[in-house]
Amino acid sequence: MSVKVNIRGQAAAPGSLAHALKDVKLKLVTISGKGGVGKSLVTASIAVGFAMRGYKVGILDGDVYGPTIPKMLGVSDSTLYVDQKTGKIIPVVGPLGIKVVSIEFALPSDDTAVIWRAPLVNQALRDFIAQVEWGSLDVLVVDLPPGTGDAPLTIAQSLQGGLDGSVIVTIPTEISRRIVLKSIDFSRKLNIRVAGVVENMCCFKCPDNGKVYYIFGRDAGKKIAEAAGVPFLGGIPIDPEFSQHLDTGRLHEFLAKNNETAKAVLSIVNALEEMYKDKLSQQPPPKEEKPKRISLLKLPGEEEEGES
Ligand SMILES: Nc1ncnc2c1ncn2[C@@H]1O[C@H](COP(=O)(O)OP(=O)(O)OP(=O)(O)O)[C@@H](O)[C@H]1O
Repeated sequence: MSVKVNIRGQAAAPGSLAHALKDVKLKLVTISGKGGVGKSLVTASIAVGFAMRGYKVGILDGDVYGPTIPKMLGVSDSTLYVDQKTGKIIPVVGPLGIKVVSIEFALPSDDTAVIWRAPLVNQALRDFIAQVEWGSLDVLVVDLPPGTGDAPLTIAQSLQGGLDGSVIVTIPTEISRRIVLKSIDFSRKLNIRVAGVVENMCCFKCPDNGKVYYIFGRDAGKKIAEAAGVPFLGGIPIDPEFSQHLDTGRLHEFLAKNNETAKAVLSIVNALEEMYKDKLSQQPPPKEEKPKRISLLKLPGEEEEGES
């Protein structure tokens, strides 16, 4: 039997994190030096953008302290199931067939805070990645917790050698400059290729007069990317309609609209598709069997379901 080998030359042993992702062609991670800049929005948008092009896509919401991706995709009431045969976690299937795994699915309510010390978070993240049955995917987008501290480091290190690129999300303020450089440095130290910088909230087009305002400053993200020698993937305007769609779990409906914000988002996906076209065109592995499933929140025997 052949064993997959990762970039560093080590065999991807069964049960290891690298092994869990062996049938995923392109693994991207989104990073932001600080919270609230739109990292989850960019993660979910990249996933939806690839799915709109017909790719098989998964999202790992690794932002354990603030999981928002299920809400953006309208699947926050879903439950994770475990395959009875393999004991593996089966991802929730969201719009456009996107497979989603998030800590939010394991929390009793929307308002429950995750108050875990670092070692528990680290272990939970490792388990999530290693125990999920992703099956064969074209693209997996991993949303890291904000910052460059312990939790993002754990995921990134766990997947070291397996990640194909990092998308660094920022807003165009001068203050963000050092933070973006830190994120680039973080990515490089972990041997993750920097796919590029996304400048969220780049501008605002006034609906009354059509004038574009650069609220936080102009082109800061682009200049930082140029100075650091990494690609600039594009800017996303502040758009209240975008925000409303995110809040109501209709990101995929928003990106299907042919408006300027949707086009700006999808041009970022275009850039990534072009950058990784060789990986994306690799032959898929043979089709997998559909698993028999049981709720992750129930004990074995309490609830059983047939094939979904
Ligand atoms: N370009 C935009 N237009 C409209 N609303 C936006 C835009 N970018 C972000 N938002 C809104 O800002 C909020 C924060 O976005 P998001 O959750 O993606 O940030 P984040 O960087 O992932 O935060 P954290 O890292 O702290 O979890 C969301 O409610 C989102 O709707």
